[in-house]
Amino acid sequence: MIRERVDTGHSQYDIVIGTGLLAQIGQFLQELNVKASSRHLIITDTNVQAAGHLSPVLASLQAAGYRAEVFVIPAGEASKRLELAEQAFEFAYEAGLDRHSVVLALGGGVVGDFAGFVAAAYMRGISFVQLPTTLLAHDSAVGGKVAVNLSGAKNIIGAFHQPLAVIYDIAALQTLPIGELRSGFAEAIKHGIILDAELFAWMTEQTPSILQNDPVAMGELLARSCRIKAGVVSADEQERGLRAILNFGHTLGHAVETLAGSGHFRHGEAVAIGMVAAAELSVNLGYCAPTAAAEVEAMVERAGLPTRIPAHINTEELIKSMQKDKKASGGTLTFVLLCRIGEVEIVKDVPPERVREVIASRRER
Ligand SMILES: NC(=O)c1ccc[n+]([C@@H]2O[C@H](COP(=O)([O-])OP(=O)(O)OC[C@H]3O[C@@H](n4cnc5c(N)ncnc54)[C@H](O)[C@@H]3O)[C@@H](O)[C@H]2O)c1
Ligand SMILES: O=C(O)C(=O)C[C@@H](O)[C@H](O)[C@H](O)COP(=O)(O)O
Ligand SMILES: [Zn+2]
Repeated sequence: MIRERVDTGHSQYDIVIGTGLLAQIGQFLQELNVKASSRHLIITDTNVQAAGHLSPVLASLQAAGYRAEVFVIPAGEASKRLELAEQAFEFAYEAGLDRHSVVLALGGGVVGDFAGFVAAAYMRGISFVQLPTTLLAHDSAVGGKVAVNLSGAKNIIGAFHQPLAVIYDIAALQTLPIGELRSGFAEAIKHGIILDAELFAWMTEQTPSILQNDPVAMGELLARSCRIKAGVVSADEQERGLRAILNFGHTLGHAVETLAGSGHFRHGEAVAIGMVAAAELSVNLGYCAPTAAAEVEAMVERAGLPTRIPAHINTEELIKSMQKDKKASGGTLTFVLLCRIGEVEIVKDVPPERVREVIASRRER
């Protein structure tokens, strides 16, 4: 079992990574002093339930004397919306959840963001525990960004609400489809690019083992990638400065994800396109050598992720969407640019013309 600590100053918690942990959730809750006298709520999605990951959690809670209700959301990004959150609030209230209740987010980033948002708002905030079941969720489960979407924009309605713990059962990843594995790999690649050239080199070598879902490679990948995320969040919980580097690839990535249309790109796929474009922009603006951008593109291709922007997405719509990004102010464009593998810089006021050039160059051929 591996433990990493997040310490933001006012919030401290552990990320526990191991095998078979979903069957031990009851004991973890006891260690966290979660009260058995209150009712608790598991939020999961239809695929995670069908893959068999809910049953061990329920059995473990029951064995430890906990009573939990289950709220199942449809799998997919479309579930990150306010109307569904309202249904979850009603469900929680009817089930009698109180301020000592805990929400258990069992699933990938969609469940984590949604359930965390429900926990952040219910009775002005109750505790929640992240039980990640995707590779991508090494990123989403750590750091307390919880949110739902507006129809045309990602994560606009949300909060910073740190979990009580992140309990990561590597065995749960065994049922993950390859496309989801690749998508999650994109965020790990991002962590290497922004802060850890050695991790990036290791991922380059280990790509086949990672894509074969080898538990040893996966354990190391999760531990190293979570350590990077935990370090950044501990230093700057509310994105006053440094934390924005975690958004590398997301300025264009979020715009592409939203404008491509529902279900077209997974989050990590859109981020992959965004990372390659941000690297090209960095070369054009003189921030890095062409070899560094070529390394980013080669890694993204090795992971089997997309690198190009589909023809049906309009350039001006992309620019408009990026001007309303959470990192932007006053309608200007902010990008996280590459200096070299392992080092990035947050750059404000990037001229839209230079971004249009890169969009044109990164179009699907
Ligand atoms: N809060 C953050 O800091 C943060 C960071 C990165 C991404 N995100 C968000 O995370 C979301 C993407 O997360 P994701 O890629 O995990 O998506 P997801 O939660 O939709 O999971 C991907 C798919 O895999 C299925 N699934 C999950 N676990 C499974 C398992 N073990 N076996 C089989 N199927 C399983 C899900 O039902 C879904 O169909 C996006 O909404 C993104 O914006 C948030
Ligand atoms: O934790 C962060 O900070 C991140 O930026 C991680 C991103 O991978 C993630 O997609 C996050 O949800 C994006 O945040 P947003 O504030 O741009 O919505
Ligand atoms: Zn992301």
